[in-house]
Amino acid sequence: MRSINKTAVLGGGAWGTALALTAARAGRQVTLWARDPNVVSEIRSRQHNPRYLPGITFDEKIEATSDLRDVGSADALLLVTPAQTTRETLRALAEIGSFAVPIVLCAKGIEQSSGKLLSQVLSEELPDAIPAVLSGPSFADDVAKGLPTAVTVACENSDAAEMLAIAMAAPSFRPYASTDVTGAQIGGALKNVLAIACGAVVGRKLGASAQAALTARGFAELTRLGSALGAQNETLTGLSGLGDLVLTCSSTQSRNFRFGIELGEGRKAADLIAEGGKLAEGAHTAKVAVELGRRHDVELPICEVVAAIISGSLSIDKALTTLMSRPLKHEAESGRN
Ligand SMILES: NC(=O)C1=CN([C@@H]2O[C@H](COP(=O)(O)OP(=O)(O)OC[C@H]3O[C@@H](n4cnc5c(N)ncnc54)[C@H](OP(=O)(O)O)[C@@H]3O)[C@@H](O)[C@H]2O)C=CC1
Ligand SMILES: O=C(CO)COP(=O)(O)O
Repeated sequence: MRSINKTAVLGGGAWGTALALTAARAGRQVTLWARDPNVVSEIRSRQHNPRYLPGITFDEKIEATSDLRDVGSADALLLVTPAQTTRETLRALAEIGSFAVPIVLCAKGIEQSSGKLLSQVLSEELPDAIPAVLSGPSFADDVAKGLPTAVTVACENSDAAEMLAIAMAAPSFRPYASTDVTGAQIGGALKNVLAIACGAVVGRKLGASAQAALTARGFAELTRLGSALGAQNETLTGLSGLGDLVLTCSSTQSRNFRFGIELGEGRKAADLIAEGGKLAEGAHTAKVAVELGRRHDVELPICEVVAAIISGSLSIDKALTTLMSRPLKHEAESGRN
C-alpha cells in the first residue's frame, strides 16, 4: 500500500467538513468533494461551511470541488455521505476508476434495501478498494473546533489500519487502529437507534434512571448483535461501541437523541422525517437492524420498539409497557437474548 498523503473526503456536510479539517491538521493534502456548489464556493472563498458548521471558520487549507473526478488521484478516500447514499456515491466513483486504495467508511448505518453493512456494499461496488471504517464518539462540531477526540480506525489489514491512524492523527484527534471492520460498524449503526430511544425517554420525562437502564440494556443489544456477526468484544466495549453509545444516548448535541426527544414530546416520526430537518441515521436503520437481528436469531427489543414507533405502529406509552413487561430473566443470561 502506498503511503497516505493526498486524502479525499466525499461529503460536504458537518462530518465531512470536520474530517477534512482533521486530515489537513494532520498534515495531509486534502480535497473535499461536495455535491452542493454553494458549499464548495463558501469553503473556497471564505473558509467556512455555514450551512453545516455555523460559526466555525478555519485556517487549514482544503481544496473544495464539486467535480468527482478531482478525487481520482487520492491515496485514501473518506466516504462521509449519509449511510443510505453510500451505494450511490460508490457507483459514481466506480465510473471514474477502480480505486485500489483505502476507502474509509465514516457514515453510521446499515443499508435499508439490502440489510448489508456499508463495508459489504463497498466490496460489491468497488472490489479493488481496501475497506476501512472510522467511527467513535465524535461530534463534528467538537472535532472542527479542535476539541480532544478519540476514534477507532478499522481495516482488516493491520498495517493499513495503522497507516490510516497515523495519516489522520492530529494533536486533538487520536485514532486507535483496529482490524475489526464489522465491530466498528455495528456500534455506530446501533447507537443511533438506541439514542432515539433514550431521547424519547427524556422527551417523555421518564427520568434519569430509565435513561441509564435503556443505555445499559441497549448496550446488551449492541453486544449481542455484534457478537453474532463476529465482532470482537474489545471493539464493542471500545470507542466505536460503548464510547459512542454513551455519548449519543446522553447529549443533546446528538441529532438522533434530539429526534427521540421530539418523539417523546409527542411529535410523529413521519412528520419529523418529512420536514427534512437534521439527519437522524437511526430513524433509517432501526427497522433493518431488527431484520438483521432476526436473520441471526438475535433479539433486539429496544431497537424493535424504536422501529415500531418510527413506522407509527406503536405509541411511546405502549413501547414502555412492552419493554417493562418482558419476561424476567437473569442478567447473566441477557447476552443470549
Ligand atoms: N455530524 C457528526 O457529528 C457525525 C456524523 N457521522 C456520520 O456521518 C454521516 C454524514 O453525516 P453528516 O455529515 O453529519 O450529515 P450532514 O447532514 O451534516 O451532511 C450530509 C452531507 O451529505 C450530502 N449528501 C446527502 N445525500 C447525498 C448524495 N446522495 N450524494 C452526495 N452527497 C449527499 C449532503 O449534501 P447536500 O448539502 O447537497 O444535501 C451533505 O453535504 C452520517 O452517517 C453520520 O451518522 C459520524 C460521526 C459524527
Ligand atoms: O455519531 C455521532 C457522534 O459520534 C453524531 O451523532 P448524531 O448523528 O446523533 O448527531
